[in-house]
Amino acid sequence: MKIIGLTGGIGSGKTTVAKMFEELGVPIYNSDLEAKKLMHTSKTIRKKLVDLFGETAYQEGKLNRAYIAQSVFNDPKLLKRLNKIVHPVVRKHFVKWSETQNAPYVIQETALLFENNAQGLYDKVILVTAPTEVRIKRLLERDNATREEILARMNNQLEDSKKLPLADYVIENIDLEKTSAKVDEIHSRILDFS
Ligand SMILES: CC(C)(COP(=O)(O)OP(=O)(O)OC[C@H]1O[C@@H](n2cnc3c(N)ncnc32)[C@H](O)[C@@H]1O)[C@@H](O)C(=O)NCCC(=O)NCCS
Ligand SMILES: Nc1ncnc2c1ncn2[C@@H]1O[C@H](COP(=O)(O)OP(=O)(O)OP(=O)(O)O)[C@@H](O)[C@H]1O
Repeated sequence: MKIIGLTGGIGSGKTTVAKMFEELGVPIYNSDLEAKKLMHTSKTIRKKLVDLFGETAYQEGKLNRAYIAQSVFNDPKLLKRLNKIVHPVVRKHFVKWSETQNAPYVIQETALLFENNAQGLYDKVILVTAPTEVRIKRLLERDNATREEILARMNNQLEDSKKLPLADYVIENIDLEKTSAKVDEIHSRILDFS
């Protein structure tokens, strides 16, 4: 079974593209979602997060996402420490999950792939792109976030110009029909290569 990475900056449309692959029968691992589940369920992560952020890291037993986001996205050192706690656990969880899947290939959707220099862990990497202003507009519409909050996250991610040369397949996600056609094409190419 092949392991494919699907990445792209915030608001590029990773989840939208992942859903298109899912409709083609491809098992998808959504790292953002699974990371948050693990931050909720793993006692080890909980303890480390409370050590790092204090008791406010959890509120009524639930991960205090707003507080953690506000703390880390303007503090690269703190973000690095958070990443160091969460990413290895997510990686292990993904590997275990992939071993239970029965398909020609699976996709790990993750915002931080080239940032973590993780391209070597995948057979192929798909990069989703869209112009920065388009991404900001989408996020302003989707989330209850300010432009500054969005830019703070973007500033902790690599620019597309750095990621483009590292990707095997690129999907410029502007027109959804074109994106869907590109997904079909990449799906065939992944099934074909050995
Ligand atoms: C700070 C947290 C609690 C905020 O949660 P929230 O629900 O607001 O955002 P969510 O996790 O859904 O992420 C949305 C987007 O933000 C960006 N983002 C998230 N984490 C990071 C990060 N560590 N570095 C840069 N960008 C990030 C990505 O583009 C991601 O797709 C959460 O993002 C987090 O715990 N991040 C650190 C762990 C991590 O890297 N998770 C993502 C993949 S493993
Ligand atoms: N081609 C498109 N045309 C119009 N809207 C789109 C397009 N692609 C995605 N969107 C919308 O833009 C928003 C962001 O898309 P999506 O959630 O797929 O991005 P993402 O890269 O997964 O974001 P994040 O990094 O925050 O997880 C969503 O509301 C989605 O419906």
